[in-house]
Amino acid sequence: MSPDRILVAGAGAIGSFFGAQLAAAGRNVTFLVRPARRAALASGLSVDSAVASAELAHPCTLTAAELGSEQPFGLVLVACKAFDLDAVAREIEPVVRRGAVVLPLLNGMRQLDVLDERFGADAVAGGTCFVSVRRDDDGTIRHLGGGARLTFGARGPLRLPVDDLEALLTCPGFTVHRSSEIAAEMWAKWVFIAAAAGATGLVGGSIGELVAAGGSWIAAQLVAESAAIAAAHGFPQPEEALAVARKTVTEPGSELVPSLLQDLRAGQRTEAEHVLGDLIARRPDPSPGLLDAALVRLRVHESARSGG
Ligand SMILES: NC(=O)C1=CN([C@@H]2O[C@H](COP(=O)(O)OP(=O)(O)OC[C@H]3O[C@@H](n4cnc5c(N)ncnc54)[C@H](OP(=O)(O)O)[C@@H]3O)[C@@H](O)[C@H]2O)C=CC1
Ligand SMILES: CC(C)(CO)C(=O)C(=O)O
Repeated sequence: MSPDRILVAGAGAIGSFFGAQLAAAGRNVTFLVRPARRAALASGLSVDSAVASAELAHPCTLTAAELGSEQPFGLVLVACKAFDLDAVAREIEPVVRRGAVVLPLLNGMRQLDVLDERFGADAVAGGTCFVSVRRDDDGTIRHLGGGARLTFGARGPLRLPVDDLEALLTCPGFTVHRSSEIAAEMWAKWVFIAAAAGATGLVGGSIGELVAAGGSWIAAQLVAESAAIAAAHGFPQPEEALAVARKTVTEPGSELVPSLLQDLRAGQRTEAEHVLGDLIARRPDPSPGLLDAALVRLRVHESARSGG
């Protein structure tokens, strides 16, 4: 294995942002792409950020068909949407079979089940990220503000030493946090994103628009519903963390547009089932609440997209 080679599976907003930061810092980064993305990246990859702009003139890309004959990788950063995860997991299988560790950056938790089942838990690290990015129509990766943080950790025995993983990921473009409680970190992010994406998806506006229209209570109630599910799974949210989540999703004037709302506004498929549906499915109490209302709203969108 070459522990210093990184494969970034998915060159969308998140994969491009983190991949470009790592490449700009001198890491050996390759993007796993489909043919249309490869063609678009042939003219370069540009990250526009107030704090971490990056330009790659010639990003290295591979398609799935080319992966099998490649030199080994040490790490695969998985940065696709949840509904593409099965396909991506199939594509990276040759790389993982040759020794790479997989670090998924998706929101939610189900990605761990999918990847553990295919590769074994010792091949899969836990991970989550806080950064607001989108890919513009011209391919530019736009950092929409705030910082950029990647949190990772081993959930048990991991085939690559966590020190090596930390060394590989540490670079100037974002903060890396190595956590010994990665499952708790992932649940905390899930609580936050379910509330932020659920509230903004339900009303179709940014956090600032929701608050201005009198909807703070919706976001606050979604934090409470999501936190109750996390607690039922052994991850009670500390009061300070809940206060931060509530403040963020009820901030007057906030321009926060969660990626799920970006997709909704663009008429794209959303991660509703992964971010909200899977959370609801884990709720011990079957009584519906605002999480369910948000999911229904998003299912109507999905149904309209696919022609009813
Ligand atoms: N955007 C954000 O600010 C944040 C997003 N997240 C989470 O990160 C994850 C990724 O989101 P985001 O980056 O926004 O999503 P994007 O839609 O921007 O990017 C997903 C990428 O995955 C690629 N992809 C899908 N299937 C394959 C495949 N089989 N082979 C190769 N590439 C593939 C897509 O390729 P193609 O270009 O060909 O369509 C696309 O470029 C989600 O779970 C999201 O919730 C977390 C924090 C913040
Ligand atoms: C809210 C945010 C930007 C935090 O990282 C996020 O996770 C998303 O938009 O999906």
